[in-house]
Amino acid sequence: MKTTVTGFPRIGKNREWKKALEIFWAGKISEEEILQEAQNIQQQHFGMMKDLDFVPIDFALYDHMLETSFLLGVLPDQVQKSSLSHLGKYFALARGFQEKSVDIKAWPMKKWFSTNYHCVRPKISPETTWEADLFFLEYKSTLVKQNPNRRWVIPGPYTFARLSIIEDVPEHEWQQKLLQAYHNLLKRIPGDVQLDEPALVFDMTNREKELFLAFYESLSSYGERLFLQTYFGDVRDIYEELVQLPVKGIGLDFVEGSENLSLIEKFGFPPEKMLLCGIVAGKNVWRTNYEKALSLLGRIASYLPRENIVLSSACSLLHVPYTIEGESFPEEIENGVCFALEKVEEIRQLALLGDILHYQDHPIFQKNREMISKLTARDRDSLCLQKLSALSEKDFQRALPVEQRLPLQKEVLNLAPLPTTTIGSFPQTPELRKLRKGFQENVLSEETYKQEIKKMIASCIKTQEELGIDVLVHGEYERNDMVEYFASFLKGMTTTKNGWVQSYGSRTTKPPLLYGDVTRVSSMTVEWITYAQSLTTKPVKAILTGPITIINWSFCREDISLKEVAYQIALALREEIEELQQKNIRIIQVDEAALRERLPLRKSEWQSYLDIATSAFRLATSTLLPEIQLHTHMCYSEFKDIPEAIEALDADVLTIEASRSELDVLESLRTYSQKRDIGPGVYDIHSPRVPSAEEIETFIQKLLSVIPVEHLWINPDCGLKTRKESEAYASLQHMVEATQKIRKNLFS
Ligand SMILES: Nc1nc2c(c(=O)[nH]1)N[C@@H](CNc1ccc(C(=O)N[C@@H](CCC(=O)N[C@@H](CCC(=O)N[C@@H](CCC(=O)O)C(=O)O)C(=O)O)C(=O)O)cc1)CN2
Ligand code: MET
Ligand SMILES: [Zn+2]
Repeated sequence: MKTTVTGFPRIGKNREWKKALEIFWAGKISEEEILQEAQNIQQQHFGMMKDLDFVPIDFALYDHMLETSFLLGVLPDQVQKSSLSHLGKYFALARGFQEKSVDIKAWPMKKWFSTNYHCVRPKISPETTWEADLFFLEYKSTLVKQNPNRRWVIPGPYTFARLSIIEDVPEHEWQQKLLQAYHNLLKRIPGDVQLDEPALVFDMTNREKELFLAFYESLSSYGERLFLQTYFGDVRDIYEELVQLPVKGIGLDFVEGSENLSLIEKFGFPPEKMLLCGIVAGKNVWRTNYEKALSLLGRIASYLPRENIVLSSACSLLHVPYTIEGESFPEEIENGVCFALEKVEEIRQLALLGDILHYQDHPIFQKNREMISKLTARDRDSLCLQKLSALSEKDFQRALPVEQRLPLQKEVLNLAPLPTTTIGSFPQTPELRKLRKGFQENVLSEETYKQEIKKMIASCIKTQEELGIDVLVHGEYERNDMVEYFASFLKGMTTTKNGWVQSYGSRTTKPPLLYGDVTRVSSMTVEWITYAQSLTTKPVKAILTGPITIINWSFCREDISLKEVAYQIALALREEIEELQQKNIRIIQVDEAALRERLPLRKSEWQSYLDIATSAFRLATSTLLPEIQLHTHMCYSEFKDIPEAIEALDADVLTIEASRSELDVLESLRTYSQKRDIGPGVYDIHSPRVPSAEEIETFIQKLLSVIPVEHLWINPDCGLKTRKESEAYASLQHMVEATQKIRKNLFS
């Protein structure tokens, strides 16, 4: 059997691409140099995939949706006509651009299905030029020249349309133009092309099915070189039509796609087509169980000739780090972890075993069985299990309802109307990162490290007071990341040294591994937050990361239920929250940034997930006294379709991302804000662009047309950690100015 992977990481084994991008943006290297670096990285990737029969070319300078927009000509007139260079335009749409006469807002981002990767959302509008930017075709062609067994990877038209924002263009018009753009592009790309269509794993209506089929029937003249790739689930709504489409091959996910095997067994698979058979997980890092994988493969192989089966990863390996080389894991999971390079090796081994009749006797198979049996025989923490089984309904409910809590809180806090706050983190400067590195590498003593962090906290408090912000934060300087930091204190979780995964653009995280029963061993945030509160009479809000976010931004064990893991974390957080409460902290924020992200793609699975997610949140927070204010923060969250779940969190104040997305998000929060407080972000922190006070004022006015003034908070749309200090302070200053102006108009 032949081998490939669906996609590969892009950030560089040692984050070379991240670093190159950042020095390019700082103006320290030229366009030629950054493009040369792209080629170098791609060559390194070919080297890492050299043992595979076919390799994907899915590199993107910033994001694959954005890159495809340039290839298709889905570009706003303003940008295309600007005097910026090709790369200048590209990064302007990625990050925003502001200079004298040109002011380009970044396109919004959206979570790529249920992952922590953010893709750019292209905008299709009457201003779209539909003129492809061939520069990007050329740069990509230079990447692929040297490799004959490669296929280009781009999002297919159905998924592209589904993730785009389409404004004021009649349906038939954008559909026809988009299709024409794909025609033009496919004509220009030589050789095989993989069209990624993960949107097929959502529930599909008949109209959506028709649209999808019409797209592909129209592309039939390229069918000989097209692979239609799906992942993140199964294709139950479209399988029969899908496999009959005029394409060379189809990619299916057999890890998350629970129904894909039975679809093949029920409807067969056209034997003349290739099946890209995703059997090694791409979203998780646990070693593949060869016995299970090979038995699945055996069942598939009775439907089509072996030479048409290409073993692959279930989805792109973009979502896992490069390699476990140089890492050390706790004994329980030693030998149980595979990152991208190890997964490539797994795929090769499975292909080898898959071609042997008595694979059970092969040493590779036996070694795998041994490692898997060790991985599945993990010890349980009996105390933790006892606590879980002792839970009752009252553990999930605060003492008073929100209508009675908010007035009590307002009395204690005595805040101005339209209170201003931030989401938690302040800029993480190069000096701070150096400091942390010094501490980790034992160059700095714990005492010096803590002193330095406290200096930063003190200066952060002072800055916020000077800016006139009402509810302060300590700045999260002690945290490298909002999940990794907590993981480093929790038993049952472990962190990696170099396990970087791209989150968006040049931004990366090191997802921890959640492998055992989780318990709190010591307090995690109390020292920093109480120190910050000791410096000011204004309330300092304590910030913690919630259970679902800890889970979704980690590589989570799969041997126990989501509910059990979530409740374990909730209990650990609850201990922390109780301690903060005892130390007279008056506001506590539990971030559930990933609540929406983890929502299952199929609606039939929503309710049971949301019950778990919201119960875990309440379990963590229910012992708060009524007068202690509970905040939660979420980003990239389209709440329109899950209003009951947001309500079920029973938070007092909700701060959300809203500034890049349009006002329909707010409309959906009209009901929520009748009873609870809400702070829809008034500007976009993911862009270095500094919004003017007038711009923010206008946005707040819009908010006031939907949200009662007594329930509205004013804040940025997410944490400030990725911004430079100058950008963050200038924006906050404008935010406070705008608020003060509105207060004056309303109340004097
Ligand atoms: N896990 C997670 N997911 C999330 C978010 C989040 O905050 N966390 N936010 C949303 C948006 N995503 C984001 C993801 C990452 C970053 C981010 O800022 N990442 C940093 C890395 C953060 C980090 O862990 N930094 C470490 C390590 C820093 C480092 O690179 N150190 C240098 C040395 C330092 C130096 O000399 O400058 C090195 O090891 O080479 C630290 O600060 O300690 C980056 O890519 O630059 C921001 C937003 C959604 N998903
Ligand atoms: N408290 C966190 C911060 O301010 C929340 C971020 S959500 C991605 O960075
Ligand atoms: Zn956020």
